Amino acid sequence: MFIDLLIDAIKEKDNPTVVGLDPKLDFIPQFIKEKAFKEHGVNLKGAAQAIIEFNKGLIDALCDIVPAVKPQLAYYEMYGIEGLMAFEQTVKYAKEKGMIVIADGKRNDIGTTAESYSAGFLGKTLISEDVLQPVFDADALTVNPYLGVDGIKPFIDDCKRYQKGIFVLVKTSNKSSGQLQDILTDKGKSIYEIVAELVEEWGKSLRGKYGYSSVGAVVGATYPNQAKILRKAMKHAYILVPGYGAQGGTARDVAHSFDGEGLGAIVNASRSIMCAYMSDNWKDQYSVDNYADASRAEAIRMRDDINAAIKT
Ligand SMILES: O=C(O)c1cc(=O)[nH]c(=O)n1[C@@H]1O[C@H](COP(=O)(O)O)[C@@H](O)[C@H]1O
Repeated sequence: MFIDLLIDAIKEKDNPTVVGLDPKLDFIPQFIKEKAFKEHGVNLKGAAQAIIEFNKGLIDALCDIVPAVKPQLAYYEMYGIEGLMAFEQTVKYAKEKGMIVIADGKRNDIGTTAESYSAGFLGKTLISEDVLQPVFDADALTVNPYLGVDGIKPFIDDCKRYQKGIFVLVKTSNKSSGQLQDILTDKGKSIYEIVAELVEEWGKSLRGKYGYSSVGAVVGATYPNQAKILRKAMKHAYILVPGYGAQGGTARDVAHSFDGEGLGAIVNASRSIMCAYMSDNWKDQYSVDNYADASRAEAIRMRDDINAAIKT
């Protein structure tokens, strides 16, 4: 079951974090881009090759200490087919290195279209009566709840069939998330609280050995007060917490999403890890050639920072 594998990996590495692989070209060291452009041209293919090199360097440097990666689809789709091939190779490489892959696509649509999204990212695509083909084959996917249960059920069915997971957007980290998510309904609860109740219900049949479900939730680090409410409201949902680091979320903020045992949440950081080699914290210690070592140092700092906050 996905959630048990995720929790086992977090426990084994004593690290409740996930590294976001959102490889904007600006973040990629010049020497990687120059090599890729020389070999493949200054075009989409060259860009995608640079992304693959960059990601592989990060994965090699992180795979023994970080349990999971979260590639966000937008940063691959913007390079078209070549970018999607880079996404596919990134997923494959991370899995080969023993990491859990959470594809961040925030997908959803009407049921029949959600089935197709689910087949591509989590399940298998039907080619002929007896041929079912896995496609991107991530371990989990972020999904959007705003179409209701018929848009979520296809993902849940594939979670059951193929041991996968989903993280449902509940309270997002961005500035305007309250514009819709904080609206008070006539039940006296906000929309994010209603979504939290649905997440609990949707995840009932996918609970594993730790009591958590493979249907998880996304709650931004930038909303610690709401995180307190949501941790109580979704006792069985594992919480993916983006917004630590570059968006200003701190270890104290994310601590609210954890339970008393130090479980219940996994905290994402993308830019602060990928761009560690350019940051004030690390740029004097690591040259651009050692970008991956700087990312490793920042990943260790983040792990220790969060562990200190949740274990006190
Ligand atoms: O689903 C997400 O991962 C997500 C939800 C959310 O509420 N806020 C949020 O920032 N994210 C993603 O988390 C990552 C945050 O990146 P950094 O701000 O660079 O650490 C990006 O990939 C975002 O798309």
